[in-house]
Amino acid sequence: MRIGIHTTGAWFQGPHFLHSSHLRFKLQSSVSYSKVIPCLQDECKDFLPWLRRKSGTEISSILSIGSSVYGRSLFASEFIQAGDCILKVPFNQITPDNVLPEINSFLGKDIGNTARLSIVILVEKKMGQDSEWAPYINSLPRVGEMHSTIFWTKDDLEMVKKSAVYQETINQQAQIEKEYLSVRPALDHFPEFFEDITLKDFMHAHAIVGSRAWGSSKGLSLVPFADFLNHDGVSEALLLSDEDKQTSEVIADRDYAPGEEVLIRYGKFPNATLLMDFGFTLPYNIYDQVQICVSVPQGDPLHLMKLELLHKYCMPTPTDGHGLNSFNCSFTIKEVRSAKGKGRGIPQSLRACARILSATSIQELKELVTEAAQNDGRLARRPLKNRSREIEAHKLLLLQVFNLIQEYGASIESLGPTYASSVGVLALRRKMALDLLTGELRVLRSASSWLKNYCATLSGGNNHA
Ligand SMILES: C[S@@+](CC[C@H](N)C(=O)[O-])C[C@H]1O[C@@H](n2cnc3c(N)ncnc32)[C@H](O)[C@@H]1O
Repeated sequence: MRIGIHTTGAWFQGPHFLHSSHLRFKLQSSVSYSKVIPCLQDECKDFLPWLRRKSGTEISSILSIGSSVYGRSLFASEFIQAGDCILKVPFNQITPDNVLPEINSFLGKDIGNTARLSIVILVEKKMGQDSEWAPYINSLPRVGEMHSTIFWTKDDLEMVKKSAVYQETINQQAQIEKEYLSVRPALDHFPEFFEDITLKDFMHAHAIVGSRAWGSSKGLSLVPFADFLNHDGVSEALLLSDEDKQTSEVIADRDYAPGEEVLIRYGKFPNATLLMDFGFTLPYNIYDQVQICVSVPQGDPLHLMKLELLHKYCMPTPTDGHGLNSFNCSFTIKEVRSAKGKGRGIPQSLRACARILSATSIQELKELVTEAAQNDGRLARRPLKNRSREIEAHKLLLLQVFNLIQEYGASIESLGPTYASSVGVLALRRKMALDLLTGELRVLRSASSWLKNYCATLSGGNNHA
């Protein structure tokens, strides 16, 4: 997995950095400097020596554990130059294979890696100070500190009802509950570990895996220390995992002064993913995206023929599970960077779908089938020869986007009066809901501008890409 590095400079701003009891924790470096690394937890100073002993391999780092506005974080503990390896840790540290063999023998083969790793966390937690991973397990966030949408109340979720996050969270909650019910009989054999474990505990462990584990040769791995790095979506620096050497490395993409916070990029994630999997959002996320649902209206005189064609030729897998009698597909659109450019961000498959949906005669649909056969076999991927029909198809999309823009606008507005005076957790979640909705609205507006420009260009008689 590759992730990037960046700094926010938050180190110089956050109020807790002025705390007098901050520890300075410097690793493998003889360079001295005057800044104090803001570490609020006493155990920080023992963490890396412990991890080195525990893993039996060298862990090299010129990063120090501290605290930032994002929680625990890593900071440059000496001058760093772009290209320096700033962290090298053994990977595959805590994996699904760590499930105790006696527990494993009761788990079905269909139990996935996330559930297995969650069970490992629950056991280690239960063991308390006897756990060989205690310093790490104790550092993991507690239930009230996690804000992934699976922990949101029904009222909280209402704030993001317009976004796909709403339904996906409900599906995710149901999925975790299903997993819990399928592992519960196995857990019941080990009351010493799981007697008082509830769905809520399982969900918590599940969320820890979702927000901290990396994909690895073992399926998933928790990599203590590397997982203290926070995320910056625009960072280009990467973390590389070397399967041969069994190490994960972070390479700096720029220079750092001592004390600067080092951020990496977890992935090119939209706020929807950051919110559901990690429990945070970015105020401006270049990877934001929106789901657009498309269906064939029941009243359409060509309903059946369109359904047949859509099922036969096109589109992502239908999302409604109602078989051939309906077509209900979800398409992901991304921000279209330029209203006059190529329109990258609006999938060709969605535009093809719009061409089929807007057809008004059997003849038109037959011509599309013939054209597909004469070309690459894909239906309606080329602009319709009849310009006004091509414009109509895109106006259909434009109307849908326009309606969504109105609905998002109303949702955002409703977050004002209803939630403006909220404090604590609700205020935080409201802010995240706003980040999510405004990002998705921005994507919709960009799509709208592009579609308008496309239609205007065609109306003006110019050829458009
Ligand atoms: C892999 S952990 C990073 C270390 C974490 N801060 C800690 O205290 O252990 C991922 C979690 O850090 C927090 N986080 C990471 N990047 C963030 C960001 N850019 N903004 C807000 N929170 C962030 C979120 O709580 C996320 O679930």
